[in-house]
Amino acid sequence: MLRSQTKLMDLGRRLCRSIGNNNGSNLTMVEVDDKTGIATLTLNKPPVNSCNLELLLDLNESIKQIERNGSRGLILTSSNDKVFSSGLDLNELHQPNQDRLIAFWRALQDMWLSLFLSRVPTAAAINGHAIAVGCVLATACEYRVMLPGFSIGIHATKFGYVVPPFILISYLSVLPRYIAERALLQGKLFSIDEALHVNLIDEVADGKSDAIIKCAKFIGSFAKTQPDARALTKRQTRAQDVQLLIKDPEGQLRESLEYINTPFFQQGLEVYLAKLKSKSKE
Ligand SMILES: CCCCCCC/C=C/C(=O)SCCNC(=O)CCNC(=O)[C@H](O)C(C)(C)COP(=O)(O)OP(=O)(O)OC[C@H]1O[C@@H](n2cnc3c(N)ncnc32)[C@H](O)[C@@H]1OP(=O)(O)O
Repeated sequence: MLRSQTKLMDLGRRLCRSIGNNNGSNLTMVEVDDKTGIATLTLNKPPVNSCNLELLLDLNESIKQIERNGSRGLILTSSNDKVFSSGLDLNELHQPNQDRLIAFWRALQDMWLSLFLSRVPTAAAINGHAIAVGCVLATACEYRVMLPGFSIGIHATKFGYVVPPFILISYLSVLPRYIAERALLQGKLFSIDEALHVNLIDEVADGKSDAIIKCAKFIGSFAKTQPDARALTKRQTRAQDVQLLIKDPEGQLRESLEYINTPFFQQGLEVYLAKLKSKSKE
C-alpha cells in the first residue's frame, strides 16, 4: 500500500476531541481531529435534520465556534445514515407565529452567510439525501463528497415555491447558469451520477468515513496557503453573491415573509405537508 494511502487511513481512525458548541444542545455536534485540526460538524436533529429555528441557531453558533477555536477546516455531515438534511422544517412555514417566523428566517439568512463566507476551508460529506435547503447547506461549502443511492437538489417549484435569491445564488455558485436554471425550473433532484456529471458534487465516496477522508484531503490541499490571505480571497471571490443579503437583510427578510404569508403559499404547503405525512405512514 502506498504511504499516502496509509496516512489517509490513519486519518480516518484518529481520535477526535468533542468541543460541543457552548449552548448544551445536541442538535449539532463538533469534534476536532487533534492531529489535523479539522473540525467535523455533524447535523443531529432526528428524524431527518429538518432545519427549524433551533437547528439553524445551533448550526450558526457551531460554525462560528469552529472559526474561533482556530480549526483548520470544517467538514459538514449528518448523524443520520440516510438523510444529510431534508431542508427547511416545513412546520416553521405553515401557519406561522409571526415573531417566530421572523426569527427563523433571520437565522436562516445568518447561518447561510456564516457558512458561505466561512474563513476556514469547508467541505460537505453528504451521507444521505440533501433536499432543498439540505442541498443549499452542501453548496455553501467549497467541496462536496457524496455517497451513492441518495438524491440532491432543490425541487421547490414542484410544490409551488419560488426560491429566494440567496438560494438561487447558492446553486449558481456551483452550477453553470443554464444547468441551474433548468434544474430549478424542473424541480430536479439529481441522482449521484447526474450530480457528478454536472459537478454539483466533486467526488463519490463508498461510505461516510471515506467521504470524511476525501473532504479532509481537500482541506489539506490548502496547507501551504496563508490562512488570512486564503480567507480574504474567498470573501472577495464570493462578495458579489452575498451583496444583496449583506446590504439589505431586512428587505430580503420582508420579501420572503410576505410570500410565505400568502394564501397561495399556505394552501400549497398544506397539501404538501399532508402528502409527506401520509407517505411516512405508508
Ligand atoms: C420565500 C419562500 C420560501 C419558500 C421556501 C423555498 C425553498 C424551500 C426550501 C426547503 O428546504 S423546503 C423543505 C423541502 N424538503 C422536502 O420537501 C423534504 C421532504 N422530505 C422527504 O422527502 C423525506 O422525508 C426524506 C428527506 C427523503 C426522508 O425520507 P424518510 O422516508 O427517511 O423519512 P420520512 O418518513 O419521509 O420523514 C420522517 C418524518 O419527518 C417529517 N419530515 C420530513 N421532511 C420534513 C421537512 N422538510 N419538514 C418537516 N417535516 C419533515 C415527515 O413528515 C415524517 O414525519 P412523521 O410523519 O413521522 O411525523
